[in-house]
Amino acid sequence: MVKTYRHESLLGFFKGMSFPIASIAVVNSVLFGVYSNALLALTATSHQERRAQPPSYTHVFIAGCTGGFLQAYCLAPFDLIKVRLQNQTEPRAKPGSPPPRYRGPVHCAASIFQAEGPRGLFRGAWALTLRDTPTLGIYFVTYEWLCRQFTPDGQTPSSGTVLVAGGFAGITSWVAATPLDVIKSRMQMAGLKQRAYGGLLDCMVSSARQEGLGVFFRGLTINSARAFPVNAVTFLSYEHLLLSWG
Ligand SMILES: C[N+](C)(C)CCCC[C@H](N)C(=O)O
Repeated sequence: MVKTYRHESLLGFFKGMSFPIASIAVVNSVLFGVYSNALLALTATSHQERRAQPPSYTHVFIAGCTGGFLQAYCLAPFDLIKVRLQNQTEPRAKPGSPPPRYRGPVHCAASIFQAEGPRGLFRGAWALTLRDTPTLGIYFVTYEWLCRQFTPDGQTPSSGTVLVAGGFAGITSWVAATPLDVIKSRMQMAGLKQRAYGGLLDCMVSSARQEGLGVFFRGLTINSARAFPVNAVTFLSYEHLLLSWG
């Protein structure tokens, strides 16, 4: 934090923010929309009926994985741009210094498109899909399980329960997702650094050889601190919107 602040001032902490904000609405509607429709198809019960007839954890897991799989493709190009911009650590342009490689998200997308073609925008998408498919299954199972622990049978969970269950669901799924998250980000950066990995497995093996197994948990603490409030609010919004619009 101190280094980022010294080097890039407060603005350094907001690097690559506009694209995630634009994408988060789309990505979360795909995730939660697919999840709840998959659950509807699997259990033939609506969201409201599910309180009286709770779905099995297997169904929750399958629906979560389906949502995770489909949202990964919407997320891939946005996530790539975020990673590329966050890794650009030059200080704010001073007169006379060379301009940064990417001037912003749109310029970043256009440069990747020009240099690497349309497929370039999906660099690391496979790793992202592998990261998100099972871990979003875990996400919804953890949320459902925690809600059921603190809610009497047949009742709607309280806002407090939803916040806590959502927060822990976020942390649990990030714990499971971090090893592949590290690999995914490295593969997304590889196109830029001309550092070619022979694929996902090669990236895993060479990262572990060079930096030890700890590399697979890099960033987990800060990510968990972020995940708790973010996912608490995400689930609270989801539950409230379904109650008021369902
Ligand atoms: C599956 N994985 C752990 C990657 C994300 C799960 C939580 C998703 C949420 N939008 C967030 O950003 O925290």
